[in-house]
Order: sequence, then structure tokens, then C-alpha cells
Amino acid sequence: MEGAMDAARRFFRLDLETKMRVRRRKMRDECDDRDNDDDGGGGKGGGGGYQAELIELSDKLLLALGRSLNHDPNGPSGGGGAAVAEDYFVSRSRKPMCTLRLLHYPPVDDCDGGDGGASGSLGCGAHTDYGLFTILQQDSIGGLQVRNRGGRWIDAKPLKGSFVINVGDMLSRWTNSEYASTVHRVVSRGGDRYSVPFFFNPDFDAVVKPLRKEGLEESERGPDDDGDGGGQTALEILKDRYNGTFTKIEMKS
Ligand SMILES: O=C(O)CCC(=O)C(=O)O
Ligand SMILES: [Fe+2]
Repeated sequence: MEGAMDAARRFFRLDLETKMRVRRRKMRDECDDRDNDDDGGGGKGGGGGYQAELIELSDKLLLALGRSLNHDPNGPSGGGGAAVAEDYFVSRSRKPMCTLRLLHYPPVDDCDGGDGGASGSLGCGAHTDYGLFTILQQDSIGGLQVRNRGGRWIDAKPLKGSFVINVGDMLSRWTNSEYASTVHRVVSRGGDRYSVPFFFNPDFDAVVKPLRKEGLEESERGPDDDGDGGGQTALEILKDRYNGTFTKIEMKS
């Protein structure tokens, strides 16, 4: 964990020209670091090795997700439909699309817009992430807040050696909101802040459609046969979201 954060600090100290030379991966590129122990492009311990560990952790989360939806959906806590196979998400995330991002929030002089940090001092506005889930490492500065169901902003205080896991819109859509997207933001606390989010998405051709609603027998389907002839693939969903974001930015400028 420390290695990735150090890599972020080192990267942002580089001059602009060097930073601009770093190419972004294409959206459809798969994370191929499952067995990769080298340090990738991010410096010692900062890139590939860290990402390989995050993919391992993601596999555990995917299994836990499948297990959590494996109970009878027609029971007291279910929403109808069929139980989800334990390996439902694992089997659709064998060549996942993921992005490891290094973020730097420079200090903001005016830390408080007079409203306790609700405006004028945001490091990152309120949003939900697009993908399945995000594994986020933050430094000790703080400022990350999560909105609870009552609409209150709760500080996600940095805890050494821990991650924050945010549910993304794709997981929310896939689970028919049993897992609701995490609305979050970053309020500037006035100092340099670094964070390392890892955005995890399933295979590009995984079909994403609300589960446990249609009464489809999960056990009767193979991993690539969602049996509905519809739904959107993970790649299509991500492309739509990215296109929507860039259209909005163009219209504003
Ligand atoms: O920097 C953080 O703690 C959060 C970053 C974030 O929410 C994002 O990049 O989507
Ligand atoms: Fe986010």
C-alpha cells in the first residue's frame, strides 16, 4: 500500500512534460497483472505488483458479492427472482477492465467556503463511480466523505492500512440497487492530498442487467448466456458514461 502512495507522490513531483508523456490505457484493455510481481510503470512497488494484489482482493470481493446474493430472493430480505450463483461475478470478471489512478489534490487556500465545506472548497464534487466497485487508498490528510441514506455527509476517516470500497453504478444496476452506488466527495482540508483509486470492472462483454427481478434460473445458464437477449455489455455501459461526461464538459466550456 505504502509503495503505491509513494509512487503517487513521486509521480506528481515530476515536471509537466514528463507527466504528459505517460500514456493512458485504452478502456477495453484488460488488467493482465494477476501473476505480475514486478513494479510496472509506477516505480518500486507502485504499479503492477500493487495492481496484481488489488485484483486478488477484487476476486475475494466478487465472491463475497455472489455469496451475499446467493440466498433465496423470495425470502424476507429478497426482492424476487432467482438466487445468484456464488461465482456469478467471479466468472464474469476473468479478464477485468480496471484502472489504477494516482490523484493529487493541491492545497486550497480557502479551505472553508463558510458553509462547513459544502461548497467552494471541494477537492472533488459529489459523484458516484461508473464501474462495479472502487478500491480506494487515501493518505492521512482526510477529506473523503460518503453520503448516507439520510442524505448526511459522513467523514470516511483515513485508517492506516485500510481501503475504502465504493459501490459503483454498474454494481447498483446489476443488483437492482441491493447494492446502492456510494455517493462520495472530497472536501479539501487545506494540505496536499494524495489518493490511489482502483476502478474495477468486469469483462468487457459481461452482460449487465438487473438480477433477481426477472425470475431467471441462474443455475440453467452458462457464464456467457444471460438468456435475455438484451442488456448492455460492461464496455457499452462504460463508453456511454464516458461519452456523456465529455459531452457535458464540451457544452459547459
Ligand atoms: O480521492 C479520493 O479520495 C476519491 C477519488 C474519487 O472519488 C474518484 O476518483 O472517483
Ligand atoms: Fe469517486
